[in-house]
Amino acid sequence: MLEIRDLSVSYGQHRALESAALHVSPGEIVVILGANGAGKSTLLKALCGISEGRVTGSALLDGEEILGARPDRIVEAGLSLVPEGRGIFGDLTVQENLTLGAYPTRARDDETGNLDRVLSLFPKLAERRRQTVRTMSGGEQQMVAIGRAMMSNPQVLALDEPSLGLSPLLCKDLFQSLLAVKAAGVGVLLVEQNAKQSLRIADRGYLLENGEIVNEDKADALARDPAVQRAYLGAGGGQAAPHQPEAAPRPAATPRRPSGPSASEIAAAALDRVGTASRPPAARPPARPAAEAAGPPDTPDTKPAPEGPASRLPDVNDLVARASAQSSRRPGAPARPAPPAARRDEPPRRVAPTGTEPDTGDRLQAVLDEIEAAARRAETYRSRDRRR
Ligand SMILES: Nc1ncnc2c1ncn2[C@@H]1O[C@H](COP(=O)(O)OP(=O)(O)OP(=O)(O)O)[C@@H](O)[C@H]1O
Repeated sequence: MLEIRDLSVSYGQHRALESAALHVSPGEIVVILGANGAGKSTLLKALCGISEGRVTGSALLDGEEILGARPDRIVEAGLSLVPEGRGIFGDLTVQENLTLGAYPTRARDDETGNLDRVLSLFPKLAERRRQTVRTMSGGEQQMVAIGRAMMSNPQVLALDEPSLGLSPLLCKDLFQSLLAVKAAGVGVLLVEQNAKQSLRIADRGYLLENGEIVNEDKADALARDPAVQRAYLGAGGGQAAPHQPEAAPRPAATPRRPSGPSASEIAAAALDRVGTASRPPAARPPARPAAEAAGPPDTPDTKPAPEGPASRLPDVNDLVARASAQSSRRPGAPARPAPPAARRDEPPRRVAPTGTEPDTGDRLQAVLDEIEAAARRAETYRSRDRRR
């Protein structure tokens, strides 16, 4: 059971979430509906330990306080997030992506059992186990993202706008797969703008407006509520396609950097951080080169794999190393050796999804060179202004 009480989040002076209270029981689908900027992602991020704002309140997962804990501790406690944009590794296969989800300690003891469970929950993934993820449709990729989160054996699965960018048909598949998750006894906390379909599968829902929960009810009651129909389901009583209601006027969000360090100080601090980030890790036994570790070329293979799911499980540490190598490779650039694989008993290292995070020293250095140049230009303008 997840019990959130008095959860507030501020970004500077801007209060994005105000004393939110909600709960999710095992095997229950709870949807949070709200317009753009209502605070839905803010709530999920705070819960999962990745908020950029100041977070106060309480979130108990089976009695354990998780608010303010590190994201990996929160996953260990049993809350797994499928982030907006999925965050999967396009160049890895379905099974490799799933295996990466078994990295948390709570899942390692039964990696094979979890994989069996996920593949039986999502038979489509079982058929596509060897397919490279980037060759799959958006809906299939979303299913991989959900499957991967399920590999950590969560008690509660949180999803941030999973239907974003999916066709109506794929949305239907996606929501069906959430029913499968529910049937497995997992609580689902779903942030959605697709009110029509999410209310169809949900047990209960909360309406979030301008950072405050303004209504809570059973999903069917919400779907019948005229105000909800007007705001979220179209004026025709739920027959029209869902639309985004206008957010009520709100105080302007505090600019992210209203004052503080100068541009050159920021650039210097950033360069300092890169020095740390790009420092090579302590010597470990060398991993196989990425090209060799990648195995056969990335050709889609939609045939069912002949062997059972339990056999030939890739090693999760190898995968983490390969995923890191992939995420730091420029598109089209030759494969480089993967960083050394972590040992099982080492704490998990951070892995960046493909194309989302430039974590190689040279790419960061190029960006930071630009920042430095911009800082120098800013200084020139400032001293010109001062002279005037
Ligand atoms: N890192 C941040 N710094 C400052 N303000 C932020 C930050 N993240 C979100 N906000 C502000 O907090 C408010 C809530 O944003 P949030 O992303 O939670 O909305 P949302 O309901 O998820 O919207 P959407 O459906 O468009 O994703 C917005 O006014 C947004 O501008």
